Amino acid sequence: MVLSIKNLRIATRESRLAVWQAEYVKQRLTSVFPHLNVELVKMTTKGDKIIDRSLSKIGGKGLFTKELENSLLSGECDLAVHSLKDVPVEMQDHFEIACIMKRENPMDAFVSNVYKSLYDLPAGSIVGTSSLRRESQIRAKFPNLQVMPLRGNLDTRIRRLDEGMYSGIILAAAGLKRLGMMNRIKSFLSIDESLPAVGQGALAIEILKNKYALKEMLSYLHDDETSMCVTAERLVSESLGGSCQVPLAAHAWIVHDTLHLRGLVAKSDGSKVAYTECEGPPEDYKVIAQRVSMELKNQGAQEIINASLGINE
Ligand SMILES: NCc1[nH]cc(CCC(=O)O)c1CC(=O)O
Repeated sequence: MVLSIKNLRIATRESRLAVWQAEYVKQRLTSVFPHLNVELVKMTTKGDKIIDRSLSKIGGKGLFTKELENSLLSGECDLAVHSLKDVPVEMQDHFEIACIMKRENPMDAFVSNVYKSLYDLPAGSIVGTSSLRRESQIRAKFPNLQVMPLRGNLDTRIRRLDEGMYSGIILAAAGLKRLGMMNRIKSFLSIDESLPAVGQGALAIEILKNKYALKEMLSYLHDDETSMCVTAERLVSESLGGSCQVPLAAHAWIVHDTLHLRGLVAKSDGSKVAYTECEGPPEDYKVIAQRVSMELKNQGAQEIINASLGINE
């Protein structure tokens, strides 16, 4: 059945990172299925067009995914490659995530031309990030620093740093690694300093439902451990109504056959933090996610989220 598929069109955003990721999927697919003819179809999303506001202020779901999904619906493309972090936890009925690939480094990274880490920054220094999650965690740990908005794709953000507007900026290590810019990283933020975003570092391949042959083909690129971890993270987000408008973080990892899941909800000024960690056998990832969600709710996470949604309206 799989061999009956001869041509595939991959929907991707146009940014250098997105194209790298789509090319990577193409390369992985053609190494397993050498007869395949794979073509990239590049498109711009709403999230790429609006770069003068933070994602939390633009609002709406699927800012980086909707146009790609439309190309699946119209039949123009067969699969869409996304950073899982950009895929809303609640998906429309027509679509499914057919495959989650092995995760790249999930941490946040500190990038600066002068300083080694957030600890080295003099009081009042300006740190660039537009993510409420990063902002609230930095404010909680480093109340003397100023956090200022920084939007745009990876290259744009690095350029803004080089123009001298920020003492340092925070970016996902995975994106920098993929684009060969690891040398720009001065240090990694530990999960105590900045708990990563739900799904950070993982790639997801989205297709229309009921495409059995295509799904079977993509199963060769699927990574079970990553899938259990990121699914646990996404369940926490779903249970708390997470989105770009909410300073929520959840991160899971597996060591010695134990899945650890940590969740955090913070006020964007860093003042109040609900925070917990649970662990168990990896196959119990759903139960572990439920326990983390419950505990966060017990610590008042829902109130913090509702308040932050109110502020951003
Ligand atoms: N927010 C945009 C975005 N979406 C995915 C990544 C990085 C790659 C990944 O997490 O897989 C980034 C850049 C960043 O947050 O610095």
